[in-house]
Amino acid sequence: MVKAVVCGAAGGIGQPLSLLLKLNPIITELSLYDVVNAVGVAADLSHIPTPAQVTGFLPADNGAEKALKGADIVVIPAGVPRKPGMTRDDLFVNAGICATLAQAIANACPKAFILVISNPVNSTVPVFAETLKKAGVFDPKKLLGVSHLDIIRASTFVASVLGKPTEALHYTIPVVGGHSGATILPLLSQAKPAIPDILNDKEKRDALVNRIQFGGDEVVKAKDGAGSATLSMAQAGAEFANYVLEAAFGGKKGKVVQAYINLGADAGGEGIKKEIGTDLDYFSVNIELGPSGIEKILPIGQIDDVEKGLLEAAVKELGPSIEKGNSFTPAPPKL
Ligand SMILES: NC(=O)C1=CN([C@@H]2O[C@H](COP(=O)(O)OP(=O)(O)OC[C@H]3O[C@@H](n4cnc5c(N)ncnc54)[C@H](O)[C@@H]3O)[C@@H](O)[C@H]2O)C=CC1
Ligand SMILES: O=C([O-])CC(=O)C(=O)O
Repeated sequence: MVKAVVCGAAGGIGQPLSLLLKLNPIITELSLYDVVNAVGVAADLSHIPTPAQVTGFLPADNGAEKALKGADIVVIPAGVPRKPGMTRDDLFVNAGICATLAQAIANACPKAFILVISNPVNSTVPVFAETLKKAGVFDPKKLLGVSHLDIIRASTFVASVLGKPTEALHYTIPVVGGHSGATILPLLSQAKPAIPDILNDKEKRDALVNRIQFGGDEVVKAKDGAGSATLSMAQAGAEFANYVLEAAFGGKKGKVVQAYINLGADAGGEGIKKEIGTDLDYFSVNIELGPSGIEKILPIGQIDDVEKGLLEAAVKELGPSIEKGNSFTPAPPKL
């Protein structure tokens, strides 16, 4: 029996993500939580003949904790998206929602895998960690900031530049760092198969890096006030959740992905910090998934001079975002 919960399930990402999780045969129970319409979305999905039993919950009568009770995995796309002209940092208003949900998780399912989609991921993951630490239930191996959309974008964009089919992750390109602009560091020199035609063409390479770093802005602009990426994010979130589920409950070994994680001493991230030459406590890095979440944190490996420059820029921009999340204090509840 595997229980998954989506928090923010009635939103632009939440609905298609919930659909994709409903289609995942590993999941036997799917709870949908939102401040609006979660019951309706659940009723709709419940007519699809797959194993997951779907139930919707609203905030009344402690609905969040009821939804979360006994969850094995919680996926969180709750909170406002960007409009044109905004940076992800402008979405720090979502910190309060994240702290509230983290507290509910601490109360109802402290051992669940927590997949954070809500932006700004560079800050909301620290907000989750700090709230879970205060509640005494923080397990760095189970808290995963979802940067997987950057990975699927990198693969798709490389294939399209090279005129190759954009079939499922044909190009494997690790993307490390964070999840916004210059903090997104695609390691094109590590692409598999290798892409010498791009690496040896500065103009092509710069354009490609820029498109991967600002892929989110491309969608925000095209939607013109109607939000940001939802469908591609739902696909990325469901695929990433499936990797976690297969490693935890499907006996799948050795899956390596990137996710934005805590690198504190308890997480075993000291080696990476030395490799990057920084004391940042969060970074998106290569991880091997296993039954308890992050089985191993793997080295970033060899990068070229262009990537060394991008790494420096990423580290510089990430620091203040992490600090902002670390020092967030939720407003006291209204009496
Ligand atoms: N990590 C990533 O790569 C990406 C992250 N995002 C982020 O995901 C978030 C959601 O985006 P969309 O689905 O487009 O927004 P949306 O506005 O369509 O949906 C958000 C949902 O969250 C719900 N919500 C608000 N407060 C809540 C609470 N306290 N508890 C539970 N649910 C609550 C809303 O009712 C709404 O249904 C945004 O912050 C966006 O920036 C978006 C794309 C990619
Ligand atoms: O750009 C945004 O605001 C949403 C997002 O994180 C992405 O699409 O990568």
